[in-house]
Amino acid sequence: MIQLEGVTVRKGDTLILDAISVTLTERRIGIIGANGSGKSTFARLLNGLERPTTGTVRVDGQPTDRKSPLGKVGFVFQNPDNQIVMPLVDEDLAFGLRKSGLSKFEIGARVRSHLDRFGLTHLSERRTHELSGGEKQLVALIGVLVMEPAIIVLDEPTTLLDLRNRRILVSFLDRLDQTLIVVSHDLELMASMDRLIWIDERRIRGDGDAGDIVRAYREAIATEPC
Ligand SMILES: Nc1ncnc2c1ncn2[C@@H]1O[C@H](COP(=O)(O)OP(=O)(O)OP(=O)(O)O)[C@@H](O)[C@H]1O
Repeated sequence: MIQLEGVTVRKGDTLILDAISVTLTERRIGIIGANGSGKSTFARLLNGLERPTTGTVRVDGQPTDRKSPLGKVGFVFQNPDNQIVMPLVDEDLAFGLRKSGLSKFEIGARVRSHLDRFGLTHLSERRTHELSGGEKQLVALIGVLVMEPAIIVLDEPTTLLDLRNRRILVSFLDRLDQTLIVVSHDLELMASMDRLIWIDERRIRGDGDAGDIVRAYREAIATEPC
């Protein structure tokens, strides 16, 4: 469970999130909203990448200003190039586990089992810089999965993908057991979530059934002056 209480984020004189209080317990939660509304900042609060200026963020009861909850929450960046650091796919997937206490053999086995599970074994010896955008996005996601976090936050996971790779990624997400928190402008994906939160101008404007929130969001955009 993730709880935000009275969370405000301010950078200098700019207020980025204003008095956000919300408890997240559903398995698949979407976050929508206009460009610059504060979605990525909200997502980054959930694993401690961003600290609240005021208020608290707790993961399973523990504030994210302590070290331990961070391992519980994996974060998949919008741009996989920000996440992929090693020249070969299998080396990259092993990279995050090097301080896990697992042996080299155990790390290799874990990486292979995650690649097998998602039918991506053929990528294991590929050079990461030669992968397509979609392949990179999947490798970045597997790089988080091998760490076995209980919660995964994905920031715009389908933005760089063509329709086929989008379908692959969505079916990939469907097969995950973890709690997922997905920031996206992809309203079809968002409508399939268990709960949807709409962030507008730094505050939560809508929160509830995904279909209802997508409809309200579409209506608001259709009637706003350009
Ligand atoms: N370090 C910073 N200093 C000043 N303003 C910032 C800083 N970081 C973010 N912002 C501003 O805060 C606002 C919210 O940013 P955020 O990235 O959370 O938006 P977003 O909803 O994810 O947008 P998008 O859909 O475009 O990715 C934006 O106006 C952004 O310019």
